[in-house]
Amino acid sequence: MKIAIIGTGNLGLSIAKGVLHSNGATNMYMTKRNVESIKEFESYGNVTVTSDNRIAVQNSDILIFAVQPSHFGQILEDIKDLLNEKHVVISTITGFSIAKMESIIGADNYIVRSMPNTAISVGKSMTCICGNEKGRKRIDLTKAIFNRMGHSLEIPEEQMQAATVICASGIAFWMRLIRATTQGAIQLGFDAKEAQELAMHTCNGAASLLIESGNHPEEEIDRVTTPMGCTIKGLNEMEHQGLSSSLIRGIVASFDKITEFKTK
Ligand SMILES: NC(=O)C1=CN([C@@H]2O[C@H](COP(=O)(O)OP(=O)(O)OC[C@H]3O[C@@H](n4cnc5c(N)ncnc54)[C@H](OP(=O)(O)O)[C@@H]3O)[C@@H](O)[C@H]2O)C=CC1
Ligand SMILES: O=C(O)[C@@H]1CCC=N1
Repeated sequence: MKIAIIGTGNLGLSIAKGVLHSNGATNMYMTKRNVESIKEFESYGNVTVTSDNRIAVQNSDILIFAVQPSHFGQILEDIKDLLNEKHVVISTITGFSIAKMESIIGADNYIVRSMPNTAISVGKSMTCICGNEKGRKRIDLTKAIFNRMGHSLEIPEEQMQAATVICASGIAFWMRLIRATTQGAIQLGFDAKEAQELAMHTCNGAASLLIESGNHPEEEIDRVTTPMGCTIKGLNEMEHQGLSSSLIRGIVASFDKITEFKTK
């Protein structure tokens, strides 16, 4: 598998690390305009770092674009003449539709949109994917690539905006919840390092419980909330303070922000 990461920034670097940790590529190109910050990756024998997207495209089959939305159109223009039957064009670009991509490079390309998150660097991404008519013939290949770095789900393109919020921005939402729990633990007497250790492993346990059991969260909550106990006291106080409502409102606000920059 010859992979190019076009735009090796926050997400692109996480994907590159995930590819390396999962041995997902025989050869990988990593590009950005200023390559200084990723030069170290050339120490991996099968990695080439370059600022030249065209060279990366010519020498790769799987093209994963992870640039900012405002840069993507021009980058596609710059490389479109190089695209051929061997290429799968995978975009992680928020709010950049398949139709918009087709208007630049044409519909006769294998186009896939993928929405991973930064946990991909440790093989734990939740990645949502969709494709154009030709791209749907490469969905299984795309799932195989991202399943080496976590879990993937094919969804209709109409749901990609919501998937961005839940799965990609979602990493930041869950990190804030872990941080808040950590701050609670510090208030109760743990030092910061231990407090975070308690918070993140408990979070990992809760998620693993649901993934392994297939149970509903409230089913698991009922197993913890002893009648008249401390858990239900805390849980109800959090809801009196608007915990669930504030999370839902934040998720919707995040979704609306994408709508805002999509229409620009
Ligand atoms: N961060 C996340 O968790 C997620 C991000 N996304 C999406 O991924 C995309 C990237 O986001 P993020 O990683 O946060 O942004 P960053 O700004 O961190 O990364 C974008 C990278 O693109 C590079 N770049 C800019 N222009 C070019 C160019 N012409 N050729 C090659 N590389 C270029 C920049 O480096 P330089 O300036 O050196 O060129 C930069 O490192 C966005 O569209 C975002 O919506 C999707 C899911 C999750
Ligand atoms: O915040 C953003 O716009 C990008 C998309 C999801 C995560 N980062």
